[in-house]
Parts: sequence; structure tokens; C-alpha cells
Amino acid sequence: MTQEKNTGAVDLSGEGIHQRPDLSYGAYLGLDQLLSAQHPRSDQHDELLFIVIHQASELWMKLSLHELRAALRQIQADDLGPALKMIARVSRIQAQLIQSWDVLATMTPADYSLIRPHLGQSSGFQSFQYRQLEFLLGNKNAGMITVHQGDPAIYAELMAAYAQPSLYDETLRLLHRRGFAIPAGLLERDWTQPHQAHPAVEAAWLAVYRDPHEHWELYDLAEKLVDLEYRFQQWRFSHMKTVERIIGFKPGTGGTGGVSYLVKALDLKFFPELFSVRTSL
Ligand code: HEM
Ligand SMILES: N[C@@H](CC(=O)c1ccccc1NC=O)C(=O)O
Repeated sequence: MTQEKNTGAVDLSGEGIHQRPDLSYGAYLGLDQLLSAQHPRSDQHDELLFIVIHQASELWMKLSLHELRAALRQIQADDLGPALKMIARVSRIQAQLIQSWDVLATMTPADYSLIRPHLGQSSGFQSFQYRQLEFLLGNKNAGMITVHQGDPAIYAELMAAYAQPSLYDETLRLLHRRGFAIPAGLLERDWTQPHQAHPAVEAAWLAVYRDPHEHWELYDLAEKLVDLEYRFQQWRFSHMKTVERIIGFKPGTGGTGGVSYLVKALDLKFFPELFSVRTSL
């Protein structure tokens, strides 16, 4: 009888896989860490759902940041093809994030009220990846960095994102390079300030939208950015409505008014001229 080395591998395929893989599924994906990172603080059944939704959201935010930072670099380098692909991917990620509200809404106010006392002052308000996304998209607000003062590494990262041009700032610089009359004050400025809507920018977008075939890449980029903002707003709106149905008008654990705070965030626009141009078309 031939002696086969007992590798521990099971041959399910019948094709003679005898080797123990050098790299396993769990090792490659770091599942040891990933699946041992859920630590409910109550004995409530639904707390695992609450934790998993947040962790999955943070993972999707991580990927979104990776894609949008790369897209920003591609726009800087005038290489729009890859940038368009990355932004389109982020829109699909946003669709996942929006969908997750339906899963979370299966948790009733009664279920959540038993978990909430265990959350202390923790809140999504302290999500530094969410803040980085907002900064990258152009919603600059120094006040949002203060809660991270206790963590120098995160604080420094947020400060850097705060001081850098946003995806839209880089898009306006691109419009300028492609011959559109963008005011000098929008091409070099204090990037810590959010972009203020400007008629010259709307005029540039109007020219793009009136003759898409002439400016196809810019037209495509504009529509991808609109998609991004549209879905971001959908996420914010669903968050606000989910919060309303779960905690009503109680103040938030993060120290804000709760729903009233989330409603105010709905007024913010990342790419104002891309929306105002629609009225002019
Ligand atoms: C039961 C479910 C939830 C409730 C009741 C809730 C409630 C709130 C409230 C009241 C705020 C305002 C800040 C505060 O004072 O706490 C807030 C902010 C926030 N939440 Fe949630 N939330 C829920 C689920 C989620 C989920 C699943 C995410 C996904 C990551 C999330 C992410 C955020 C973020 C990023 C903010 C900051 C928003 C901003 O500053 O514009 N929340 N949440
Ligand atoms: N701000 C929420 C608490 C909350 O939802 C939360 C708590 C810890 C980690 C993430 C959270 N999600 C979003 O804010 C509340 O006031 O009930």
C-alpha cells in the first residue's frame, strides 16, 4: 500500500489535491481578528446586529476612501478613465450602505432601548472614516475634528484631509486645465474652507451639459459626481429616518440634538453647481 502523507487536506474534488495550502482562506482574510472583534456589552440578542452593521459600514467606508483617494490622484494626473471607474464603484458601495438601513430597521425601539444604556457616549459622530469621507468630498468643518483630540494619529490624519483640496476642488482645477474659465481664487485657495458656489463654475458645467459629445469625459465625470452626492444624501436621509423611528427626538449619545442635527446635515451640498446647473438647462 502506498503511504500518503497525511496533509490534513480533504480531497473533495476527486482531482488529487493533497497539499496543505500554503495560505488558507481564513489566514488570507484575517478572519481570526475580524470574527473576534464583536464584543456586545449587553445580553441583548440584537446587539450583534448593531455591531455588525457598523463594522460592515466601516469596512465599506475604508474601501470608499481607498477608491476616492485614488480617483482624486487620477484626476490630478488628467487620467479620467480610471477615476470614473473608481467613482462608479463607490456609488455601488453606497447602494450597499443604504440597503443596510433596511436590515437595521428590523430592530425595534424596545430592542434598542435595552442596548442604548450600554453605549455610553459613543456615537457615529466619532466615526473618523466618515469624517474623512466628508472632508474628501468637500464638507470641511474644523469643529468635527475636536472629538479626535485624544488620538494623535487620527487627529493628524484628519487635519491633513482638512487642509487638502477635495475631489470637487480637483475637478474645478481639471475644468481649468481643459480650457474653462474658472476664477483663479478657486484654483489656489485655503482648502480648509468649503467650496462656495460660483456662477463661473455653473457656466462651465452648463457648457459641458449643453454639448456632451464635445466634452464627453467631463460630462461623464459630472454625472458620476452627481450620483455620488445623490446617494450620500440618500444615506443621510435614511439614517435620519431610521433614527427617528428608533429613538424619536431624544438627544444623541454623541452630544447633539439627535434628529434635529441630522436634518441640518441634509442641507449640505458637496457639488452645488452640478445641481444648480439643472435649473439652467
Ligand atoms: C439605532 C441606530 C442608530 C441610531 C439611533 C443613531 C443615532 C445617531 C444620532 C442621534 C446621531 C447624532 C450624533 C449624536 O449626538 O449621537 C448620529 C450620528 C451619526 N451616526 Fe448614527 N445612529 C444609528 C445607526 C448608525 C449606523 C448604522 C451608522 C453607520 C456607520 C451610523 C453612523 C453615524 C454617523 C457617521 C454619524 C455622524 C453624522 C454627521 O456628523 O453628520 N449611525 N447617529
Ligand atoms: N448616537 C446613537 C448611538 C449610536 O447609534 C451609536 C453608538 C455607538 C456606535 C455607533 C452608533 N451609531 C450611530 O450613531 C444614539 O444616540 O442612540
